[in-house]
Amino acid sequence: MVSAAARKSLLTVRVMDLVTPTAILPLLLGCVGLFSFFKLRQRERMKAYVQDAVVVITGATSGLGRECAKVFYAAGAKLVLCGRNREALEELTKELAASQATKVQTHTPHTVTFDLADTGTVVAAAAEILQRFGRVDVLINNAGVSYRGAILDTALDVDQRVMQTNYFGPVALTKALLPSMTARRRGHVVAISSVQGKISVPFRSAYAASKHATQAFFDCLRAEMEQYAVKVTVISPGYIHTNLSINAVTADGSRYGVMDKTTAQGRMPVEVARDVLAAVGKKKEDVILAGLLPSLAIYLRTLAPGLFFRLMASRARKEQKPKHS
Ligand SMILES: NC(=O)C1=CN([C@@H]2O[C@H](COP(=O)(O)OP(=O)(O)OC[C@H]3O[C@@H](n4cnc5c(N)ncnc54)[C@H](OP(=O)(O)O)[C@@H]3O)[C@@H](O)[C@H]2O)C=CC1
Ligand SMILES: CCCCCCCCCCCCCCCC(=O)OCC(=O)COP(=O)(O)O
Repeated sequence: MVSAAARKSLLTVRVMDLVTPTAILPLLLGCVGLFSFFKLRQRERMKAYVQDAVVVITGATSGLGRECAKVFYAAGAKLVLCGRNREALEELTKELAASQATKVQTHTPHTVTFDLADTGTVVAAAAEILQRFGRVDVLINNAGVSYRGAILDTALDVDQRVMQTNYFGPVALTKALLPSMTARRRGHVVAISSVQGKISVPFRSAYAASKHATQAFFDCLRAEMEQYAVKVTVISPGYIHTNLSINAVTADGSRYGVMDKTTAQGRMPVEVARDVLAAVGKKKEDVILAGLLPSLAIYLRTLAPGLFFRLMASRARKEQKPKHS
């Protein structure tokens, strides 16, 4: 004698036997199809966003900025390449023109030279860009300088120089271009910050301070620009294999001139540039492009600040320059 409950469960098993193999495959295929469709649509939208867009890149003469120039050029952007070194910008322009043709229509870049530490030249450069193109679709504030030194040894004018290049310069350029964006209710401002905009490590005071200020300013800007449909993206990379450490300023204002091991072992700038293009295309708000340890350090700073500070103090003791040991 089979009970009613047993009969019911037997029936359920038989029905499941029939339904499972026949329904799961189409369901799975449907999901994959839907996922592929959305991915494809997102890629098309990303392409359209950059194609023919006027994209201003600061610090295009070297490292990440140079690679950003290459990936945005290949994506069909109308580039405005900025830096202090005119020859380096012209050389890059030639290199881009000679690069292999992509499927999209490319445009000959325009170059503008100015020093971010000289606000007058920054404002003049913004006016020149607007006069020539009438608009800026994407501004990538990439240029920057790092620093190595102990606070006790560092002259105030070194702090001011780093702050001027990494913070006040980009702020001045952004402010000069912003009204043209709000008027069109269109535009995108990108700030290349650093993991050091989220955590501070010893002997990087001026650099970390400038990047924390960058994060704060552009976070405020994002909120204020929402009503004008102007997007703001802050990107915080970890170490990248560039000339950043070589070009860093030291406590007395001289050039550090050394390729640090951490920099040499950093990510390839072309990979980071591709991530920057993707972040812009996806209109991301805040992106951390770093490995596990720096990412964990960011969480540790928020969740267990005491422990983080002890770790940094121990690091400072170990790295202490002989002068103050
Ligand atoms: N490399 C790394 O490990 C990391 C870098 N970053 C950030 O990435 C950005 C790019 O740096 P990266 O490519 O690594 O370093 P590089 O030293 O290779 O490039 C720095 C660029 O900034 C420009 N620049 C520096 N000072 C000025 C100035 N006063 N006025 C105008 N342009 C200036 C330089 O142009 P020129 O000297 O020719 O005028 C150069 O093109 C920086 O903001 C940096 O903080 C963030 C995280 C990690
Ligand atoms: C739960 C376990 C957590 C373990 C956390 C341990 C803390 C380890 C400290 C890691 C510090 C990472 C610093 C990363 C710095 C960085 O990526 O900076 C990027 C730059 O901008 C590089 O500039 P620089 O001039 O300093 O070369």
